[in-house]
Amino acid sequence: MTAHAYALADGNTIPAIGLGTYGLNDQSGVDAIVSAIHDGYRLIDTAYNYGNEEVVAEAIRRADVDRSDLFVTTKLPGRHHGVDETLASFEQSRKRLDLDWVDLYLIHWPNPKRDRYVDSWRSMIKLKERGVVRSIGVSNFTPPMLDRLFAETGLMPVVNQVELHPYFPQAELRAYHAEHAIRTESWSPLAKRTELLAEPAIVEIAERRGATPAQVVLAWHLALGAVPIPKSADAARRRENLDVFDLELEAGEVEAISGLERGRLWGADPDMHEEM
Ligand SMILES: NC(=O)C1=CN([C@@H]2O[C@H](COP(=O)(O)OP(=O)(O)OC[C@H]3O[C@@H](n4cnc5c(N)ncnc54)[C@H](OP(=O)(O)O)[C@@H]3O)[C@@H](O)[C@H]2O)C=CC1
Ligand SMILES: O=C(O)C(=O)[C@@H](O)[C@H](O)C(=O)CO
Repeated sequence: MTAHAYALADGNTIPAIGLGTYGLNDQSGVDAIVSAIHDGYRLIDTAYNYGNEEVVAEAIRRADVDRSDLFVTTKLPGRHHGVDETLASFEQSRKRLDLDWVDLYLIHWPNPKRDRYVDSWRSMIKLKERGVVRSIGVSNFTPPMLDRLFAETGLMPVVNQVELHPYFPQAELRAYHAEHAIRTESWSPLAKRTELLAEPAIVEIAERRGATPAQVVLAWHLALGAVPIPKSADAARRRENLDVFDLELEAGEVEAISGLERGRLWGADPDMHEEM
């Protein structure tokens, strides 16, 4: 059986799969996240920019599970890059989340033209030292950006959350992560339910294994050692997405799925895309 959690380089533990929450808002969002937690999701992925940190907070209160059993991630928006701005932004996120600590805090996008992500990283190191953040990482960073963080601060992120799905398997970036003890987290792991789930290569494996196409794609992420964070507003699909640990793909199946590579879903090249 595939591991249900991984050790991070800083000694903390991250669940092997999580719940994406982009678009889970209002009361229906609260209900969805509560039911996800009751069904066994432990990693909840939000961001300042999703505008739903209070929705996540309400769901955590209502789910009534031990706080230390949950792994809550939020992210610093581009417009708050900078030493003081990062500390202030984090405090707003923490208050909205109504938490004593956040398990994983990520720089959402590097915004290289602004060039202030190293300042933010220094503040994130301070937040970790203060204990209000357990693990610090980044999202959408390239190897040269990661090298720079390490060269200027002496500390590597323990997670890089990046676009990753069978259309964009990111082999080179994952190899870099493996060399530097960075855990890969996969955003849009189902490629936002485009035609991916109807790809013959995936449907064929699903039929042979008695699984759904989404389960096959999520098992592929697990086989790569990446942490997928699928989002679903539907309870049955959320349960389906969590029920993947018994589906261990063979090397040939992993290879066939990786063979669907064709590129990014949209223009989210971190060297070019600036998101505030
Ligand atoms: N760091 C970053 O820059 C980014 C981070 N993210 C994070 O990643 C998360 C996931 O990415 P997201 O873009 O939402 O895309 P996903 O790849 O998770 O796809 C979500 C879509 O797939 C559908 N879906 C979910 N499960 C199934 C299933 N079992 N069968 C069929 N369809 C299914 C959902 O529909 P339905 O809801 O109707 O089930 C929804 O339309 C986000 O919510 C966010 O937390 C996303 C983008 C960028
Ligand atoms: O969802 C996120 O975390 C983002 O960073 C957004 O860029 C998101 O992918 C989006 O808005 C896509 O249109």
